[in-house]
Amino acid sequence: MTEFTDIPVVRLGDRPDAEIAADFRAAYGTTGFGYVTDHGIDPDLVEALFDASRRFHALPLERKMAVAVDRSHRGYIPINTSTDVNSTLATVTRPNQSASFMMMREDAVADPSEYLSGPNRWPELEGFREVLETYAQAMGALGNRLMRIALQAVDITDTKAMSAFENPTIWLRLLHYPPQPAESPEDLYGSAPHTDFGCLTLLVQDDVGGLQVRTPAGTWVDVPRLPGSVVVNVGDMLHRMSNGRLRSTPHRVINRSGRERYSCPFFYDPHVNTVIEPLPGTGEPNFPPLKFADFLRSELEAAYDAHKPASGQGVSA
Ligand SMILES: O=C(O)CCC(=O)C(=O)O
Ligand SMILES: [Fe+2]
Repeated sequence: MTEFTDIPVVRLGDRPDAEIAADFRAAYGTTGFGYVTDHGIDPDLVEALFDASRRFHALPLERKMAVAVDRSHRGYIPINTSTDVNSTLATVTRPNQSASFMMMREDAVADPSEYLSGPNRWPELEGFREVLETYAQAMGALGNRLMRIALQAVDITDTKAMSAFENPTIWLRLLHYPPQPAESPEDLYGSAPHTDFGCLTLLVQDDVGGLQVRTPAGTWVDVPRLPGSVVVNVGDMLHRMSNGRLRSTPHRVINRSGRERYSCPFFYDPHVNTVIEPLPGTGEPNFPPLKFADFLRSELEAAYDAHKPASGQGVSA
């Protein structure tokens, strides 16, 4: 497999789609990670999002626990409550050293026929909900544009595939990584080595550093903040849909900077009832069909205390 040395940059702007798709193919067929620039997201909105995240994480624990994550995966996920035991990339025994707030699609009520549907769990924090909703709206539009480009990058012109994104699964996660002691065990991670399980991840991060991606040869390469850019990577479902042509690259976070680290990934995924399979036109299928909801359930139940079948922990009314 091709080795990579640098993290590529894909510029959007108003360039023709075909040109962008060619750059996308070059970046995501090899590295699977890239910086997307000229994407049109207002830098003040990104700043407001980080401000909202810092204000939320600074709240007393009981105010955060008042919106503890529920079975629909919305709310506060405290530190030491998720462990990537399904990881095939490392033997992971210690929980991730991060806390986060998770927002998903705002559904008025939970629909039992739709895994993970439900309303968000909003903290009492002035302006918080408005900023997150505005940001999620903007990133949803960017995710949709990038998804179309991704399909074009693997020569899929049939627009049917985009119907799975008419009512997408979106996740906006406000992550806080406390500094890890310099002498902490080697297998203690802010985020253990993993691949993302959906289609596209669009991440903004502060300048603390700590995100790394794994090259095909197995070395870890830093992905520092490139001001004004969004780090975009391909997840396991887009890897499958592209029949393996777009890469879902392992990554991890280790925060030994001595500083607090904040990052905000936005995950842009198909509707949970979508059957994921290599799209027509991508050749002899290398993957069997898989219902996204089934895959998500097994991933969440394995990794998160709040989703363990018998625990009932964090269940809201
Ligand atoms: O915090 C980061 O930079 C990466 C987070 C991440 O990989 C994830 O949430 O899937
Ligand atoms: Fe990730």
